[in-house]
Amino acid sequence: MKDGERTANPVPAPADHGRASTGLPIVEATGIVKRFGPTVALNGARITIRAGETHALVGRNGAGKSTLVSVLTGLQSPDEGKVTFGGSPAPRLADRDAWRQRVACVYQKSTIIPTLTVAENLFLNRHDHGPSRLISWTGVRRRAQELLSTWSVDVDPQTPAGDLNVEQRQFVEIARALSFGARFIILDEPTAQLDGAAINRLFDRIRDLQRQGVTFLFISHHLQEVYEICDMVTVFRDARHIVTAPVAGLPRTELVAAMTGEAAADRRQERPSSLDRTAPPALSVRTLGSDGAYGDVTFRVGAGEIVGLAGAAASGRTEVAETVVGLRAATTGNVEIAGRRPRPGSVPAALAAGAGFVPQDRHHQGFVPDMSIADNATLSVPKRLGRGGFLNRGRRDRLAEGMIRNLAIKTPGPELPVSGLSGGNQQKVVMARALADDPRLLVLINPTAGVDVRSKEFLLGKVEETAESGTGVLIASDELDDLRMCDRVLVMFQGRVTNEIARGWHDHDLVAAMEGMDLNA
Ligand SMILES: Nc1ncnc2c1ncn2[C@@H]1O[C@H](COP(=O)(O)OP(=O)(O)OP(=O)(O)O)[C@@H](O)[C@H]1O
Repeated sequence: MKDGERTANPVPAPADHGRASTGLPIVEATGIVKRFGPTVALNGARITIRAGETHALVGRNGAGKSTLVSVLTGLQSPDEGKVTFGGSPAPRLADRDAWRQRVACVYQKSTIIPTLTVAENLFLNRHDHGPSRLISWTGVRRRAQELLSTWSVDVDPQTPAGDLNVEQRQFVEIARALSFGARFIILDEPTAQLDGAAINRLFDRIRDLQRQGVTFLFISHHLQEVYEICDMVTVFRDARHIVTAPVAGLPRTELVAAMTGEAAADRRQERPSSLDRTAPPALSVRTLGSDGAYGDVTFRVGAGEIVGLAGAAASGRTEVAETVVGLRAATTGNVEIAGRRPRPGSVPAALAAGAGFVPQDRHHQGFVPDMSIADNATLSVPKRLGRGGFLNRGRRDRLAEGMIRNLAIKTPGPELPVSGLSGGNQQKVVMARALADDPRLLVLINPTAGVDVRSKEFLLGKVEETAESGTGVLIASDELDDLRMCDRVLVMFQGRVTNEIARGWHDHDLVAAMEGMDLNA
């Protein structure tokens, strides 16, 4: 240990007060202004979070939520305004230990080091030292075990952190935050990568911790989660505070209206099907199988039809969709796109056969962040840009400008790098690319993950339009809102298609089928 570094904190015991809010602000931010060059990310924004509550912060992409988190966690200082914890001014930015004792944020992207064990991650930089000033690994392990059991986290401290699943990783990060003394935890889209059962476990854990006196700020684009787990909600729009209200007293339509600034449109399941039975199918999948992932998968997507492929995280739905577009190869069976059999495992072959796709992880597979919108959106259509492999810039920009208009991408122009766009607009670029070559088959994997309520409506509306023009659509997702407009939904469970559900389903039926419950029992 370097001189001056702290030794390990004792594990603070959970407070023994009730679940209800004590009414005192655990954190308060007022008059917060934060500018990034010409962008005003927060414009006089405020939030008050009282001890014991689970407080939701919602708003469209770019509303200023992440910027507020960085101000509340001391990663950035506001240009104006003030943050207090329990009535006292926030620590200096450099005093990281003081911040850690007040607040922690569990991000979507892990902050733990995969090559170290859980114990090492928990007590990194604050090891026990014996008289010889050597690290006492037994001590570290013991303290880690103590900490994990204090907060009922069922993980072996000796496990390499890289082996943890998302759910375990989040629990470990929460325990680490608590071990520094923080009783206020920010969860930034914690359910984004979890399936239904894991979300329920996370919510149970949040409720337990609430009872033990922990206060949460919960950021999510899933409004049903806000209604399920939160007592208070604050809405930000265009860098400003719009409303703070008890969740129970705020109808969903009013919440959406506060987020969007307009009355909410209802997405219904009543769209007439645009399936064209006279045209050849857009996709035929026959006895597709891949060791360990899925097996015996057979289905068709007709021209103009929208078919959902639903299922929990390990159901195989994503893998099947990825096989269709050539991101992986099956071990048995075959895939036919618009009557052609592309070479298995080849994305270019699938695209050439007439597929367009929106991949699961837009950050890794969807776009090249530092490349311009124009280059990203036209990446899959070089043949339309110029002859002999030469890119015609004028044509590229015209094509890209058409896409920017068509998908209402908010940007100053096609030259902006995609990394400069908000989540919803980044996803529109990915969609623009998927549609660039007028595909016969459009495959979408979790197309609205991390996308705000209005961009979601817009993207799903585009999918409907695309189907109406005769394109077959396959949507692999566990988001009910993505699946509502499907003509039918195939449900996968443990690698097999177990149900086919026609349009007009009730949420609980689809959820039950995804959890593997027999609907006919
Ligand atoms: N480091 C930065 N540099 C420049 N602009 C930024 C920076 N961070 C945020 N912004 C801009 O500030 C505004 C608010 O962004 P912020 O990330 O806080 O929104 P958000 O509500 O968290 O959105 P999302 O739901 O997409 O995560 C956006 O216009 C964003 O582009």
